[in-house]
Amino acid sequence: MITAQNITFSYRDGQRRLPVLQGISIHISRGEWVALTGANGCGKSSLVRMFNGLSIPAAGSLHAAGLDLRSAVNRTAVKQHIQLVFQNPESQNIGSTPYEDVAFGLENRGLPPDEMDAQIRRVLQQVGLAHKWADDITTLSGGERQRLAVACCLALQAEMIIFDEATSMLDPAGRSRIMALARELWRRGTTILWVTQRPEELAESPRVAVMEQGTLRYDGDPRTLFYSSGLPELLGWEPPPVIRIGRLLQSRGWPLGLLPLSELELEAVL
Ligand SMILES: Nc1ncnc2c1ncn2[C@@H]1O[C@H](COP(=O)(O)OP(=O)(O)OP(=O)(O)O)[C@@H](O)[C@H]1O
Repeated sequence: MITAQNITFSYRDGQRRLPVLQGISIHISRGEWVALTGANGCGKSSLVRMFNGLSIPAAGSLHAAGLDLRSAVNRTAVKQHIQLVFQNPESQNIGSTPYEDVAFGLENRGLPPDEMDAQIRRVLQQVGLAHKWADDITTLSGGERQRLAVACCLALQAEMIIFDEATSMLDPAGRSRIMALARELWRRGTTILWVTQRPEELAESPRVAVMEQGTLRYDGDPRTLFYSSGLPELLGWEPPPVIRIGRLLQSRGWPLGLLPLSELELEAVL
């Protein structure tokens, strides 16, 4: 789905170049769930914006959904396949009602009006916003706006959705709801790139990529990350409680068949 090889990227400030990404290589296959993490300002958003054509690597090669993103035409085309849900819900809704917002993305698809109408209603239903279809968009809560952004991705039948800290401004209930929607889409085959700062979300992901100052520091499974990479200590993370207990048991020489990542796994080893 994504193949990035040795990509670099800088912002410009007048004559000054601000290097942000240095030699990042990553491959994400179709159908994967990958969590991407790293400290504020390490370059996560700069990287994922490239994946749906919003910016261009200064060097290296980048293919997404089979398209070479060095081409401007492909950077436009890739948005039909890969969608981004941003951190700030207010920055991504463009219609004045939820119905209009979803319709906007479908406008260039050339669908007959009744088919388009059915599709809009279906995706609003799917994210639990059918009853708010005609509401003034500014009256929606942050969580509802994020669900609306997911509805837009669903309408476009995106093959991959990148959630760029999409739940960081939501309350726990809103966060769970977006996570549940993302998991459901993943189960049905959508590739998910889940950008997060929350260690418990890393523990629940099959694969975790960790960035540090514009480089990819770790790319692998969460068990190795939390129990033997030494990175959480190095980066000053507070591991989730289950992992703290698992590490304590490990350090006391408990014979753990499985290093637990979840409450269920912890229960199984005790
Ligand atoms: N448009 C811009 N112009 C100049 N510098 C920028 C721009 N956008 C981001 N930066 C800088 O690039 C670096 C990487 O930013 P980026 O937003 O990619 O990091 P991030 O890991 O997503 O951070 P966060 O977790 O805070 O969202 C930061 O130092 C940031 O200040």
